Amino acid sequence: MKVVKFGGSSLANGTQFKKVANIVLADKQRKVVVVSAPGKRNTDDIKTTDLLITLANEVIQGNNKENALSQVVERFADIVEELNLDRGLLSEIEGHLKDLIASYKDDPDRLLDALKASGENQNAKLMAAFFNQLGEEAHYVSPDEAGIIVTDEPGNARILPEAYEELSKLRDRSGILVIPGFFGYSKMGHIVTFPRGGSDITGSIVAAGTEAEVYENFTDVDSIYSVNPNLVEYPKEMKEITYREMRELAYSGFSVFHDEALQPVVKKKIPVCVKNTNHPEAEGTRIVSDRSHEGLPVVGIASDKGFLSINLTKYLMNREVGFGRHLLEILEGEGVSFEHTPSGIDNMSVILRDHQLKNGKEERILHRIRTELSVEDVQVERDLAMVMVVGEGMYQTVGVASMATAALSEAGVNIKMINQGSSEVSMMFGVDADKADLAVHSLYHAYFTPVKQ
Ligand SMILES: Nc1ncnc2c1ncn2[C@@H]1O[C@H](COP(=O)(O)OP(=O)(O)O)[C@@H](O)[C@H]1O
Ligand SMILES: N[C@@H](CC(=O)OP(=O)(O)O)C(=O)O
Repeated sequence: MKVVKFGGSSLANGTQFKKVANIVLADKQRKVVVVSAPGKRNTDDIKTTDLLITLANEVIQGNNKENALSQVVERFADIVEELNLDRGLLSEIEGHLKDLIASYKDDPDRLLDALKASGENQNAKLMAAFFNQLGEEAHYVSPDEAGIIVTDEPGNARILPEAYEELSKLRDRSGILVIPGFFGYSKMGHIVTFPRGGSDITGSIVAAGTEAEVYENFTDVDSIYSVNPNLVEYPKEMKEITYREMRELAYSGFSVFHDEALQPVVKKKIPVCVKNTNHPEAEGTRIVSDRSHEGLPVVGIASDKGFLSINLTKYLMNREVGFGRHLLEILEGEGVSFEHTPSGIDNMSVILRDHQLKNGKEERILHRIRTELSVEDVQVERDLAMVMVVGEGMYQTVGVASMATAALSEAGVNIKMINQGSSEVSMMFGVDADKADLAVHSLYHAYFTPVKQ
């Protein structure tokens, strides 16, 4: 049995729905289908999830919501009309959105989550209806019915361990099961969404719960490439990578697969296959627990912006027991997580995602660092990017790091920090954000010879 997830680009309009149906029906093993909300139909289009966020904000701010509401309904109408589905489905969608607004209008967090989730929820109903129209037995299964029980953190749900037992029962059901991605239900019965891009997470949870033979993740590219295809022409395709490599690359900017979507499948060693809805014959990329390390030591180069570094200096810091703990406790007190902590004998840096330091948090953290840690100096370095060189084979190969530093220096990219060694599969370089693309280019060309396809 296979679990198949289709991303927003695969379900952007009726034509895409037909491709999805063909793919599912071409293989009887494709039993559980997880869907995203309709994505962009062209580069200037807006994803349905973003239209729903606008709708929620209009309601929260007390503005007229009619335009935002009709834009959402319009996206579904486009699909219903092209597929000639029952138009009654559209009134149901509009009624459902209005009910959510009425129920949650005084609770902004819940309203936002419930509206965001409705993009996937309604799309799953349309997908099931389309299979039925084609004469196939298919059922819409809500995350509630499937057993996707999650923590109660709006926009940041995490699966609860007890969900998996309930999910295993899906195997015994007849027909194709269409489950909306991106959200679950808390124990209190609230709709709670995963982070953005979270339908990948639903697919992985369902694959793990049903012990699927494979989790197929259909998107709009033939494979995962060694570098973001929007940055480099003719990037190298990856045929097979490990969970660990993918986790590092997804975390560092390979948006093709959500970094949090690996954990459920890793435990059960279920392979993930990333494939193209628009070109299903292409082999795709397999993400697996082990692979042969023959060939290039580096498999991919990724980068992500939006970081800052808090740099502290204090003479004899290395002798001060509990210094690091105290620093991290200050961050914890403000609910701030950290990404890396490069350190020396008299200095320590903490690298954070900068969006976390809003609403006075930065000032409070710096104040506490100055007063409670008695540091000689504390500086905030902004607009940083983390560039990641990833590959399981790197640590058995001499000269991988020197190739990177030589390439960056030749390109004129100043390395602000290096973190090598704490992970066995990656090497991290901190650079100015405006040099990130240049850094990725130079590293890619150092490790790979671009092939014109
Ligand atoms: N290394 C990479 N390999 C392939 N695609 C990548 C990579 N890095 C970023 N991407 C982007 O990820 C996109 C697919 O992810 P996403 O837009 O979330 O798809 P979906 O709509 O299927 O969820 C690709 O179109 C591509 O632009
Ligand atoms: N629709 C949600 C969840 C998702 O995973 O979407 P996509 O499969 O289009 O990345 C979002 O935009 O965040």
